[in-house]
Amino acid sequence: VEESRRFHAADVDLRFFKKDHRITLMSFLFLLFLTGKLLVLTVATKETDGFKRFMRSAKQFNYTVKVLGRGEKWNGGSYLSAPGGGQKVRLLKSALDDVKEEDKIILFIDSYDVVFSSGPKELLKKFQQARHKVVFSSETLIWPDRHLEDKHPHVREGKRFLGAGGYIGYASNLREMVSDWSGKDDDSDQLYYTKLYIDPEKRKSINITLDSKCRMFQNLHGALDEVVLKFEDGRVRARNVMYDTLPVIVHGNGPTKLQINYLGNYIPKVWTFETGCTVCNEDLRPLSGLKSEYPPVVMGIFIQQPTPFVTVFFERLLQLRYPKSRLSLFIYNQVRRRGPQVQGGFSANDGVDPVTSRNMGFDMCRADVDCEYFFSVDVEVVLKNEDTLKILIEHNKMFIAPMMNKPGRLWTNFWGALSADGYYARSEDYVDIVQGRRVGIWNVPYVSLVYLVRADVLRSELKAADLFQSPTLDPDMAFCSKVRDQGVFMYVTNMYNFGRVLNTENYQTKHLHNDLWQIFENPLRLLFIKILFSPLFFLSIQPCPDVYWFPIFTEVACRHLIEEMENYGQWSGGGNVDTRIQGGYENVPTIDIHMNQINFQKEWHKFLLEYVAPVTEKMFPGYYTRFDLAFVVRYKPDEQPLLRPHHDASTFTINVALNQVGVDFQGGGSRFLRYNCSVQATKQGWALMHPGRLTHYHEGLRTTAGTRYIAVSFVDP
Ligand SMILES: O=C(O)CCC(=O)C(=O)O
Ligand SMILES: [Fe+2]
Repeated sequence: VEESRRFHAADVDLRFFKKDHRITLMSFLFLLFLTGKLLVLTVATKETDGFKRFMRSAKQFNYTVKVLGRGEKWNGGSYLSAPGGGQKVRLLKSALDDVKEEDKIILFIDSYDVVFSSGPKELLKKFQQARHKVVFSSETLIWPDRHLEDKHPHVREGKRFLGAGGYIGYASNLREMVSDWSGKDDDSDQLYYTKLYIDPEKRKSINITLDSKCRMFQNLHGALDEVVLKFEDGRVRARNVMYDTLPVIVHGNGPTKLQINYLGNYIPKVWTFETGCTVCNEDLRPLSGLKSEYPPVVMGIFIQQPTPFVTVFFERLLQLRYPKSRLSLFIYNQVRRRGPQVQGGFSANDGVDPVTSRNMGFDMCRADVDCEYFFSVDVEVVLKNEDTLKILIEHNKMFIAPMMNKPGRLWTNFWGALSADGYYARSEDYVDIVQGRRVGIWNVPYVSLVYLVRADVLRSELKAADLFQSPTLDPDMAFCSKVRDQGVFMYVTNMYNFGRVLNTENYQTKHLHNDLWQIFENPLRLLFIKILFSPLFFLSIQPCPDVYWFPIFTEVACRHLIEEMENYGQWSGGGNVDTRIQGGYENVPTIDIHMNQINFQKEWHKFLLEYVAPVTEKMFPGYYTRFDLAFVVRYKPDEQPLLRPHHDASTFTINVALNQVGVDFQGGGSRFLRYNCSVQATKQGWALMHPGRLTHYHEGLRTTAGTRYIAVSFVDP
C-alpha cells in the first residue's frame, strides 16, 4: 500500500524517466522496489525553521526520514568557527546499529540548510547510474585541509572535492566507512571522510565516488553562479547551468544560508506560478473566537528622528483591533521638540541611544513572563490595516513582518538579498514581491521598521546588548544577523495591504506645523482633506447664483494654517502686493499674509491643483487652475472689520473659511451685490468658489467680534 501511494505522488518523476531516460518497465519496477529500501537520516538537535522547511520538502515527495540527535546538545561546532560535525558521524554510527537490512540505502543529509527538490525515485535512479556503493556530494572548494588537494583523484568533468553535508550509500558500506571513527563531536566529519576518499584502498573497498556534476547533490558554496531556479508545471527545482543537471537535493552549505533561504522560498512547491503560495495557510494560530486568551504582546514604538504625522500615528494605533488588555506599550522618543509643541509632546529620553532604547523595549517583554510577542513599530510606519497585529500572530512564526513600501517607490522595509559586505542587494524576485505579482510569505535576510518577534527569540541565550553589536554592521543589520544565527527565519508577508512608510529624509522642522509642508513628500490626504465627503458630492450646494460651496480642508489643517500665519505675524495692509480691482483706480487692500511670505506658495498650489481643480474644472470648464495670488485675510472689529465692494483680479476666486462663525467670531461673510445674496453661515474648512472679474461684484461683510480668517486664491488671474 505504501509503495503504490508513493507511486502516485511521484508521477512527475515518472514523466522525467520516460522523457529523458527511456526507462524500461523492469527497471521502473526495480526502482519502486528500491524506494522501499531508502531511508533518510538527518541530524537535528533543534526543530528550527530550517528543519521544518526540510521536513516539509521531504513530505512533499514521501521520503521516509529518521531524525537523529533530537533534544541532544549540539557539540558539532558551527561552520563559522572551526570545522566540526563529528557528532553527526557518531550519531550515524549508532543509528546504523539499528539498521538490520544490509541492502538498506541510506541518504545521510543535513537538514537546517537543505531542501529536497525532487523525489526518491529520481534520486535512486541517479544513485544506480553512479555505479558505486557510496556517493558523496561534491564541492568546488577544498575544506578544511587544503594541503590534501593533490591527493584528490582527478575527475573528467565537475567538482573534485568531497562534501560531507550529503551522501548516499548502502548500509553495509556506510558501516564500514564509519567503523574507524573515534573522533570527538567537534572533530571534522568532512576531514574524516576526505581522508577515506583520498586513500585509494579505502576508496575502493568502501566503493566511494563523488557526485561531481551535481546530479543528486547541489552544494551552494562556491557554486552560486551555477544554480538557477527552474519553474516547471506546478513545481520548482534548481538547475545547475554549468553541468546542465537537475540536482535532487539543494544544500546551503557554509556561508550560503541566505541563498538556500531564497531558493527555499520556491523549491519544491512553496511558491509556484500555477499555485501561488502553498505554505501561507499552513500551521496557523487562529485567533478569531478567542477573547481573553489573545497572546500578551508588548508593543514598542520608536521615534528615532523627526517624523511627520505623529498624531495620526497614534490615532491609528488606537484603531488597532486587538484587546487592549493584552497589549502593553513601550514608547521611546529620541526627538526633542521645540517651541509651542513641547507641551503636547513626549519627554525626550536623554542619553539613551537607539540601541539601548530597543533593548529597553525588549527588556519590558523579557521581564514579563506572560509576554509572548514583541511588536516593534517605528513611528514613520503608517499602519493602515487595523488587523495587522492579529494577522501577523495568526501566521505563527518566530519572526514576521508586514511588507510596507513607500508609495510609488520600490523602497520597502525588507531586503531580498544582501551584498557581500552585508548591505542591500536586490534579489531577483524583489520587484515582483513589492509590486504584488508574487504574493506569499518570504524568508528574507533583512527587515526593519515594523516586525513581530516571539519573546523566545529575545529571551534566547544571547545577551541583551549583543543583539545589536557587531564590529562591522550597523545595529539593525547586526540584529537581523543575530536573529538568523539562532536559526530563526525572518519572514515578510505581502499577502495583505498593511500600510506604508513615510518619507522622513527631507522632513523640514523649521516651521511651526511642519506637516503642512508634507504634501510633496507624504501626501497624507486624511490630514488635509475631508475625504469623507468628496467635493463633487456637494456640488449641488449653490448658495448664490454661480457660487459653489463645498468642504475641502480639515479643521486641523485650517487651524494650523492660521497658527502658522500668526506665528509669522507680519500682517500687511495698504501698499501690499495684491491688486483687487475696484470700478475705479483704487486698490482694495486687506490685512493679509501671502502664502509666499511663509514659503507655502508651492504647497498651496499643489493642494488646490489636487483637490480643488477637479471641482473648478467641472463648474467652470475651460479655465485652468493657475494661481498668482493666494493669501490669508484677517478681519478684526478694531483692525480691518470688512472689505468694501470690489472685483477680484481673477477669473474666479476660491475663498476657504479657516475658522468658525459664531464660535471664533461674529458677523463676517461674503455678499454678492448684483444678486443681493450673501453667504454668512460659512463652515470651517469649506470653500466658496465664485467668478471674480465680471459678474460677481462683492464685499466682505463686517466682523463684529472675534477674529475671522479666510484663505483666498485668485485663479486664472
Ligand atoms: O470676506 C470675504 O469673504 C470676501 C473676501 C474677498 O472678497 C477678498 O478677499 O477678495
Ligand atoms: Fe474679493
